[in-house]
Amino acid sequence: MSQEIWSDVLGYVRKNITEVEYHTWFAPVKNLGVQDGSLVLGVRNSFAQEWFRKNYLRLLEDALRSLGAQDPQVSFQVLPAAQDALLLPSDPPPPPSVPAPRAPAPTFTENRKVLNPKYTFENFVVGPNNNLAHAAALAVAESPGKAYNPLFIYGDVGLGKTHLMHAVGHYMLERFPGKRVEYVSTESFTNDLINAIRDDKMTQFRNRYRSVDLLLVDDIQFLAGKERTQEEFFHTFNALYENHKQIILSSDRPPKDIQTLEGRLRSRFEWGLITDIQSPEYETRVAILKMNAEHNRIDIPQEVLELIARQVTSNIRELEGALMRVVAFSSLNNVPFSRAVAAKALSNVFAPQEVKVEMMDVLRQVAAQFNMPPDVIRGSGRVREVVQARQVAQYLIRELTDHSLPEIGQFFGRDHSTVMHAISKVSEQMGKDSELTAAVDLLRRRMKGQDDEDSDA
Ligand SMILES: Nc1ncnc2c1ncn2[C@@H]1O[C@H](COP(=O)(O)OP(=O)(O)OP(=O)(O)O)[C@@H](O)[C@H]1O
Repeated sequence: MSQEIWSDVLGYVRKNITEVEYHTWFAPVKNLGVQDGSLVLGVRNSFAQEWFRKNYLRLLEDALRSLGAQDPQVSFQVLPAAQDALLLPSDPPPPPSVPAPRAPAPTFTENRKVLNPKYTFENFVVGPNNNLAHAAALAVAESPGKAYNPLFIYGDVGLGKTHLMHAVGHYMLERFPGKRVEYVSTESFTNDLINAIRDDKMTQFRNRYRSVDLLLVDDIQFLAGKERTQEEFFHTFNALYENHKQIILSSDRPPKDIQTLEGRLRSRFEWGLITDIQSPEYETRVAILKMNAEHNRIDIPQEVLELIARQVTSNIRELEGALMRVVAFSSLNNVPFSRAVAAKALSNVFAPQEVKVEMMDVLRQVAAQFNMPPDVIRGSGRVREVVQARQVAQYLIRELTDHSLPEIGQFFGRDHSTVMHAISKVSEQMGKDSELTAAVDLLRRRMKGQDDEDSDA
């Protein structure tokens, strides 16, 4: 996840400096992760370290602030291999305006590179919103060119159309590594066509698109109004179709709603199966977040995922972005995950949510503060530290939630009189024991989402 923080920081930085500066200074920097709330960056030599401190510290802090860091911290480390006497960053800046050489058409072995490795069937959470599209994609993957051709998937932005298309590509390449899979956005198809016409390379263009086993075309609605591209795509389509090659198209709307699409193309798009993806339901959103967290090895409590899933309802890309924001916020401010922290991290982007504190929240926060597992606190251990943590948890639950004494007792597997005793014990110790008082105060602020700067008490 720290890699995601770093790429967001780089994105911010890049918008605020020149390309030459960026390539000179930022491209060689190594992200060393977030430690105790501080973003640690590896630089090549002490000169670079000084230069960063003098010239870019502010910018980096602003970048972290934009990700939710309240008190952004950046530190630099000179990377061991570079502790030579170099006084200047060793990568010369690239000439600013030399156009990149045009990539040659992908070869068989390059097939997989154009597919996003994350977009597989295994990583696709199936819910009522997408099960038909998923089943159709799977059927096509199993019998390409036979089940449904073309497969036309439509739905709003960020709902998984591209993911499903790539999943078919991965599936096919896994089973038949020699097959040719081509994934292209309608925009790139159009640009390729324009370049081919300009460079007099129509034969190569046609060979490239007409010799594939699986053609995936994203955002086909952009064919609207482009007559020459429609004409060329029509012939590509026919060539593939006649040879029983599979075609999958995605769009933000069904073929009948794509304006100025030639009738002969529209009818071809309707030959196979048209299926849609809707916005995911709450349970599917939670499952997607859970899978994402697991993939990134982030241990984040279920109730925090639930809060994020309630907040972002319609677009999965935004849902993933929200998770990332919460993770960045908590690591950059060095505070453990909680619903209050998540609500705060998201409050700049989404309408603020009233967060009702729940028993589990309190237990987890107390566990983090006292450095012991939640189950130990709820267990039957009689060690002094454990008993104290248990009493603090019961005290704070009583204060911060509407639960009754018997309910709290039940949560801890005890009766209400034990909870009463715990509450009076903590009240009595507060004021006498300054360490305990500070811990309870900090926990209380954290749970109410008021814990900003003072997080290391
Ligand atoms: N069912 C799902 N399970 C897991 N992740 C999903 C699911 N659906 C979408 N995603 C994730 O959501 C993000 C957006 O998905 P994708 O790019 O496929 O959307 P799209 O519908 O093609 O959007 P656009 O119209 O903007 O191209 C991706 O990171 C994708 O992995």
